[in-house]
Amino acid sequence: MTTDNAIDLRGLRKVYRPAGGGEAKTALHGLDLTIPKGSIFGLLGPNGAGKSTTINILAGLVNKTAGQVSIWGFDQDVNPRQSRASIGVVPQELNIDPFLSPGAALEVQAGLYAVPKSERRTMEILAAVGLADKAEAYARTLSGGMRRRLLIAKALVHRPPVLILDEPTAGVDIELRQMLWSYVRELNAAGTTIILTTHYLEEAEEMCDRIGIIAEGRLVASDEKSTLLAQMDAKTLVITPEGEAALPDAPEGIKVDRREDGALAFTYARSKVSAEAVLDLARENGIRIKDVATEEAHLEDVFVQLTTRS
Ligand SMILES: Nc1ncnc2c1ncn2[C@@H]1O[C@H](COP(=O)(O)OP(=O)(O)OP(=O)(O)O)[C@@H](O)[C@H]1O
Repeated sequence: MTTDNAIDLRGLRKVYRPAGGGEAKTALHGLDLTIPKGSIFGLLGPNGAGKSTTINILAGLVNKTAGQVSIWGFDQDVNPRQSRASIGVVPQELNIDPFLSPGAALEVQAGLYAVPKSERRTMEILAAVGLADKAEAYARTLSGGMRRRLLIAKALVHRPPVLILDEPTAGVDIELRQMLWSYVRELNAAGTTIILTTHYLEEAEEMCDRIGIIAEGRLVASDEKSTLLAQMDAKTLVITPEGEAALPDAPEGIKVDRREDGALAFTYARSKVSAEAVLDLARENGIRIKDVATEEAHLEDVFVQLTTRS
């Protein structure tokens, strides 16, 4: 089957039903999501939005309640083996087997994916993640950063065309982060589609070419980064005027509202309008500035905005 999408999710639903018969929890409400081949896709969302659920369904660790999951053109229900073989997942937790050296861990993983001995490339992968000299090391001697790299190596043994990294830089120092990202970029340049979840907007901004936002189990946005960031860079400059001030006619690109306390709120796109232009507008309209404050848009605000709009 050929398709331009690495991932295709249609009407994906997940309802968690506690074993004891407690209240059922709907984590995904019919999610539709496509991720084009070759992209570095950032899956963002507030806590509890459903990111882990989505990734765990892709990884085959959680069973969906309803919907279609297609990975690299393979329907998870029709071709479970091929769809699983098309994806590698780097989990959030730094769990590694304490009794296996990195080399042995990769061999075991290759065995799990039925990679024939002649096609294994344990040393090549270890070298790629900077662990060549640790191939025979005791697992317990590996630092946190080395463990993270070992987990990436494990996710790559079966050469999956899609690699998912779940919160890869949580608790990771800057140096490792840089190394991780440059390696992820290399993989992507060599053709691997990358999907990552992160809580850090700056990280998504730096790394991803496309971004999907999930809120409360629904996709509220999925677009090219540049398109989304244009919405995300709304900034508000709040001017408290000296005495009474009329609401000025705002030029295109600036929106003016009067707050309850009499302050004037100028909302604009930071990438297009300068704060200077906003202050000029106030002065031109004879507004004498008693106090001024700025309010940045947070990803959280964008979620709210997008959720209420949809
Ligand atoms: N095993 C489970 N049983 C019951 N409810 C669950 C289970 N796993 C997740 N949930 C619930 O499903 C919803 C989505 O959770 P999920 O972990 O997918 O969100 P998330 O976006 O990954 O959040 P975070 O950023 O905190 O990891 C949450 O309300 C969560 O409490």
